[in-house]
Amino acid sequence: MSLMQQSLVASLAEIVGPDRVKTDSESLQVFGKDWTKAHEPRPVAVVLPGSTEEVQALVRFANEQKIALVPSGGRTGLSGAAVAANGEVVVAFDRMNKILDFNPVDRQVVCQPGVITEQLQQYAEDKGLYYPVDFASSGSSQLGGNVGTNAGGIKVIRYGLTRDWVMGMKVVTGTGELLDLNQGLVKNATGYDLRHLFIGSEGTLGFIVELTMGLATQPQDPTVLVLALEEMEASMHVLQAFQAKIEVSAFEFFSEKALRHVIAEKGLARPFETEGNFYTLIEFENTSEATMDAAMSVFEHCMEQGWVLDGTMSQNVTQAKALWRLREDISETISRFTPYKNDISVQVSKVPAFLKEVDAIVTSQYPDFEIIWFGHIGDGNVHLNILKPDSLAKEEFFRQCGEVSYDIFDAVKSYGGSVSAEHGVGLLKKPYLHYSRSEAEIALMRGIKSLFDPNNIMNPGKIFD
Ligand SMILES: O=C(O)CC[C@@H](O)C(=O)O
Ligand SMILES: [Zn+2]
Repeated sequence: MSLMQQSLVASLAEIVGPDRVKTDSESLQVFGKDWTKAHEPRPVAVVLPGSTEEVQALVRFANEQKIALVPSGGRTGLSGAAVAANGEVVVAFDRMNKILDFNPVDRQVVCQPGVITEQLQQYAEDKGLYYPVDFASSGSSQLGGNVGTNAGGIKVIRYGLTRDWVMGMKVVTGTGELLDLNQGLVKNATGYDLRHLFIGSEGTLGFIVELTMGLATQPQDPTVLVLALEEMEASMHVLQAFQAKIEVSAFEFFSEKALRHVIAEKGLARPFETEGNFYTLIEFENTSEATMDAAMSVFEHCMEQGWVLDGTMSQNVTQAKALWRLREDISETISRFTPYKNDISVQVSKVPAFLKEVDAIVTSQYPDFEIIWFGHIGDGNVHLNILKPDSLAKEEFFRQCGEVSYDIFDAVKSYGGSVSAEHGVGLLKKPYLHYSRSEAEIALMRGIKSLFDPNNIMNPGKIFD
């Protein structure tokens, strides 16, 4: 360790305590990255503050010394927003993981940012309520990170995004100032809602140090249908048919290729014998006999129309969970292929035409790569993963995929879509931000950042340079 590093570590230790500064190579590796595989982690140190005051002191110190700070939660991000690849100090919230307060009248829970998503879900359940934002990484993702990327997941069609559940927020800005935003209010018409600027800001404006999250009523008997389709486009007819008759709480899709990987890797059973090219997974609440009858008659209608080849419906919670795994386990299953990820969205009505166009681009441009489609098709959000062949070096694979991204994002732009629906921009989508945001918007975003973080110490180089 150089003398400069030694003095930095000593100063950090004065703020958070010597045991809470880590410089061993394993910690630097673990805390310096998220689930993206494109960047080599290279932080100078990792600190684990235990209080808001310590976070403020860290920010003040970083301003004095012009040191870059990278906020780190559960590190399950998929765009590199929590990657520290340039000698930054990682500020990890693992110790600030307490649920501080609950109010049954307001149906709100006050949480520290390091609370794990599943911890909040379980807490809500114990109180007879429900935290509805859910995704495969909920067992390790932290609320601070979820808010930083405005995480979406599998229930957005019914319950919205993380943004919709943030009722209040305390933040330490890039200058070390503590702001108490919206204080759990349902109605608050007092000018700009700064809370919403922090949601999705990927740690570029400051640190979230406390969150007040809203809770919902528990769902009744969530029931899952998995349907096989020949054509991806048919899923939109199916969506419309179901939404006309019942309220769906999830509408997901995945390809036969994705299903094969999951079944093989996780040792799961096929949902039924018939093979489709694509599958939709629909969830609804079985609130009454009438709802169940409606679901069955829509299913029959879809079969008659030829949109659906076959299907199955869960009869109990265990079956529902087993069907969910076919969709939820895809991302983890394909991670060993070093996938190149796209997380793109368009308005739901434009999905069929958009998918056709993008599918034509990738099948012609990636003749030798395996292409895996899945995602939250009911939200207009699809995940397009390109799998790396064993024989190709990672750098070359990412380079080739990066080239084709320009064509994919031209299509995204022409449909008025987004180059990142729910994973964020981070480092991975930074070169493509202008496909979804205008020069004027990006200039305003830069201006906002410089107000909150004039010395550019907060996660520099993420979202834009
Ligand atoms: O790995 C992906 O591309 C998507 C991960 C996640 O957003 C999902 O929907 O499973
Ligand atoms: Zn997703």
